[in-house]
Amino acid sequence: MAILLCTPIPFLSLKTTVHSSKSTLTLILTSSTTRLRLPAMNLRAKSEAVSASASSSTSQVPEQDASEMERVADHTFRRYTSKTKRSGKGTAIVWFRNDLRVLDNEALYKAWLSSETVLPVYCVDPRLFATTYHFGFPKTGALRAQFLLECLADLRKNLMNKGLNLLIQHGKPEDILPSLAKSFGAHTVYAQKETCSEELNVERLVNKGLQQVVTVSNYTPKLQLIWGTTMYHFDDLPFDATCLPDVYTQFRKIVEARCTVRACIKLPASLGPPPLIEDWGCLPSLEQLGLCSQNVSKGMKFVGGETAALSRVYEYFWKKDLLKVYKETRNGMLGPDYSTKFSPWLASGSLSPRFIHEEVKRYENEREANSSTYWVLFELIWRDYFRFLSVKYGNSLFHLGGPRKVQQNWSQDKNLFESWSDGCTGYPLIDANMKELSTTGFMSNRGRQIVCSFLVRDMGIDWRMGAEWFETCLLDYDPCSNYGNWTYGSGVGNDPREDRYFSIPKQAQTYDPEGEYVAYWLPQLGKIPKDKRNFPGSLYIRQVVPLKFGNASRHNTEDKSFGARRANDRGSERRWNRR
Ligand SMILES: Cc1cc2nc3c(=O)[nH]c(=O)nc-3n(C[C@H](O)[C@H](O)[C@H](O)COP(=O)(O)OP(=O)(O)OC[C@H]3O[C@@H](n4cnc5c(N)ncnc54)[C@H](O)[C@@H]3O)c2cc1C
Ligand SMILES: Nc1ncnc2c1ncn2[C@@H]1O[C@H](COP(=O)(O)OP(=O)(O)OP(=O)(O)O)[C@@H](O)[C@H]1O
Repeated sequence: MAILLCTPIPFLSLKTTVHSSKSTLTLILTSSTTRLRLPAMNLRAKSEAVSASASSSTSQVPEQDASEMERVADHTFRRYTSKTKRSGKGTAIVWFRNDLRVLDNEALYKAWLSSETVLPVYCVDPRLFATTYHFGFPKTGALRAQFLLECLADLRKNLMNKGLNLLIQHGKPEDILPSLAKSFGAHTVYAQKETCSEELNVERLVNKGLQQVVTVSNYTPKLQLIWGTTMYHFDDLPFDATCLPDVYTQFRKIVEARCTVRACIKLPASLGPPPLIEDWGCLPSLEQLGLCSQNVSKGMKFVGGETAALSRVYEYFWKKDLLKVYKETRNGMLGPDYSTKFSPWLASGSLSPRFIHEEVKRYENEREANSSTYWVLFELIWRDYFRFLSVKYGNSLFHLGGPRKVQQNWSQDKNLFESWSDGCTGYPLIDANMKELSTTGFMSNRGRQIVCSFLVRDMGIDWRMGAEWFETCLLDYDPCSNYGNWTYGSGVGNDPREDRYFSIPKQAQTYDPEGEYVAYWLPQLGKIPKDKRNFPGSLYIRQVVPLKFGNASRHNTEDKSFGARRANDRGSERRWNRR
């Protein structure tokens, strides 16, 4: 038996301080759903419908209270329970990384199957709380750290419900796992495979550490890495990663035609017995991670953990019946319901993309199938694509010139950058989005594309500064999706046809015609006429740079391709913007 030491750190209280008015939300939701059924609804009505669900107070995502969430999760876990028998021997370790879930967790399943006892471990790695690579921002901001702690507390609870527990250890996995493997005589450490160099490096070090271990039964434990982040399994791709198509549509068409999404893995009701451990360790507080706690004062407050993730799927698909209108609403910016909001749970692995796939199929069978139900899968294929691209392009995804090694002069002007990151550029649409990001850890896909274009095209700032700022702030930060989208947005991505300038006047007119979004985040604009909110002139702060193509008075400016076109740049393909 190993006695594990732990600094006496209290568990974080997960009681949320968020107050959302349920009756208001339900009422609004009913009216929005009614509106959204109208087939020829114009964009303004759509944006009103979805933005109506955002009140000026904070909205918890998902909206359900804790007991409702528990009920949804229990019910879901029951549907995914199997009667499989295990036949393994000894102890196996599950090293949890970005797969903080029980449902459809293949590493956990394999560890259980191959052993008599499973030891689930999470290492609170200090490197995750250091700084970003080039510009020294916090590697994990307070909001994501809080979300992570909630995920871990919930994972522990769900493992305990299955007869196990979660050992929380503070330190580097390469120091902790070999020592645990030795103490427990584990034959294998199972973990989810990662693809970016920081994580690959840790995998290498863990592997090296394990190779130096000899257990009492004269056995050297192995590291078994299991693919688990994507909807389509890496091994099912009909091409080698090095031959991955450079154009998303080509990739999507091939996988849709030639691959099937694997079924979710089912686990037995009990995964016990757990190993004998006296102290399973405590979660750190934010202060112990070197961070100050940050309350979400406005906008969306996401609840971390698999229980909340399963509840959000239930809420968005089944309770609110929003899946069938997703494609019409997905370009919104205000409130929880214009899009799924699955990304924070997907990034932490509290939610399996294969589970979402199965729920979409179930919805299509039981309710209806239309372009909206398909479109959620279409977007998840983008997520897969960026993950697979990271295998193909390695570190070039993080380099200034990107996968195509584009040579371009970039500025690193600190003042300009800070006006962007603080939301003080003088452009309400930029400032509102940046304030939402720093207040909540979330920004819509529409907003992300606009602020990215503004930073790199209008300000000419090194795109990596923007990407690293997103790395700090986003609850859903994922290296592949983040750096993948930033390289696309800044024109250094692998697909040259995706180069696009986002005109702020045009975006504002299309996606925030009444200035509701900007007035929500910049309340001083609420006092001025709706049609002026995005173009307030002297009623708002000074613009720090002019727009590259057109200024605020040109409301109808068409989006322009950025800069001089390259010879191989086929400008008619404009998918990145459309999505
Ligand atoms: C500059 C920039 C940076 C981004 N950084 C991240 C990031 O770090 N992590 C992240 O998960 N997403 C990132 N995205 C993609 C996208 O903005 C978010 O996934 C989306 O806004 C999350 O909201 P949602 O879950 O409601 O999405 P929905 O519209 O409901 O889409 C469903 C799911 O599809 C996936 N998805 C949708 N769009 C994309 C996309 N463009 N790329 C990859 N996956 C997508 C997400 O997993 C999302 O949860 C970034 C986009 C841009 C333009
Ligand atoms: N998970 C991750 N999150 C953020 N950045 C990452 C992640 N994994 C890798 N990186 C980035 O990858 C880059 C690796 O840089 P490094 O200097 O180690 O190698 P390199 O010079 O790119 O190596 P090479 O030239 O051999 O590819 C860094 O910018 C690092 O931040």
